[in-house]
Amino acid sequence: MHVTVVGAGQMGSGIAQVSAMAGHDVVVRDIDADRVEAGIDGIEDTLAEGVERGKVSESERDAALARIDGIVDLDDAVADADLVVEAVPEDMELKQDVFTDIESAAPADAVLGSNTSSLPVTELASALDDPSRAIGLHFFNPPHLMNLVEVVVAEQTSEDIEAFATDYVEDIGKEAVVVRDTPGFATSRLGVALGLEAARMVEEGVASPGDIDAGMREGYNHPMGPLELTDLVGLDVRLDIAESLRDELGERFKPPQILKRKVRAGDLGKKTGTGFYEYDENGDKTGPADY
Ligand SMILES: NC(=O)c1ccc[n+]([C@@H]2O[C@H](COP(=O)([O-])OP(=O)(O)OC[C@H]3O[C@@H](n4cnc5c(N)ncnc54)[C@H](O)[C@@H]3O)[C@@H](O)[C@H]2O)c1
Repeated sequence: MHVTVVGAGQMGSGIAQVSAMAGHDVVVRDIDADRVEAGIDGIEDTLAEGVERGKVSESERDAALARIDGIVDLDDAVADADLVVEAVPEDMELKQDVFTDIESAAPADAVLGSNTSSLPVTELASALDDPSRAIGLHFFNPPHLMNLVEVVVAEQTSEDIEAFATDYVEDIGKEAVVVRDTPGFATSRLGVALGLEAARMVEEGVASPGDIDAGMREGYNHPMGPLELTDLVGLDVRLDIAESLRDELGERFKPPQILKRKVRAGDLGKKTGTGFYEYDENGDKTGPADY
């Protein structure tokens, strides 16, 4: 199958890599040659690490790289595509423009996937002449390590396209969960709910962040506690999602004061060195932060 990925950033290059590793012919497209090259360089680096760690053989790496082509011209990039996945920045207007440009250049039966993590796929699809060919393919970061892809079914998505998308996800060795297009899909909605409640518990003095996280790790077998995860994702990112889920789904997603206060203070988690925990310059946790 021919897969074109539009947007060769963090996610797009990863989606290109996992598609090529599964044997598909892949084209990577971005707005200029430097960005296309940077995306392909990133794939080379990740595959080199895979070889070093013994996860990928040299011949698998070489075969995957040989299947990836970088093309800047959109018409050429999508000319043979069976599936186009857009992974451009999270902006509805931009994504709708990109989707309509792809629709007019790609074969009429090409499936149009979006890697949006939060925008309504139904609204994105509504820009198309044939919205039934659109579907959300929500990969997780980094795509080569994360097993899950949420297949987000828009109001207009046809059953054939849904079946095509789940087959593609399984074919690249990942687990598909099929989700109706609703705010936060399945994963963000549940993940954010847990993170917000954990933050409220810190605020109410129920337990320390360390004990709340240990409770979920040791008692529920979560690989990471909800506050550690909030620090990793970024408190600002979590606050934005909580506010948009509150608008859509109601007061149960009301962000706690502690989250707002920390974001206002610039304590955004691991990336700034302070969130619910403190981190050293290597990003290693050094202890709890003030709260
Ligand atoms: N980063 C994450 O953890 C993550 C996880 C899941 C989903 N997502 C979603 O994936 C999408 C991309 O995120 P990212 O983190 O890879 O962003 P990124 O900024 O790393 O990459 C975006 C790329 O799109 C390119 N681009 C912009 N306009 C373009 C156009 N018109 N045509 C082609 N390329 C264009 C940019 O040059 C850039 O290389 C977003 O919708 C985001 O919400 C991100």
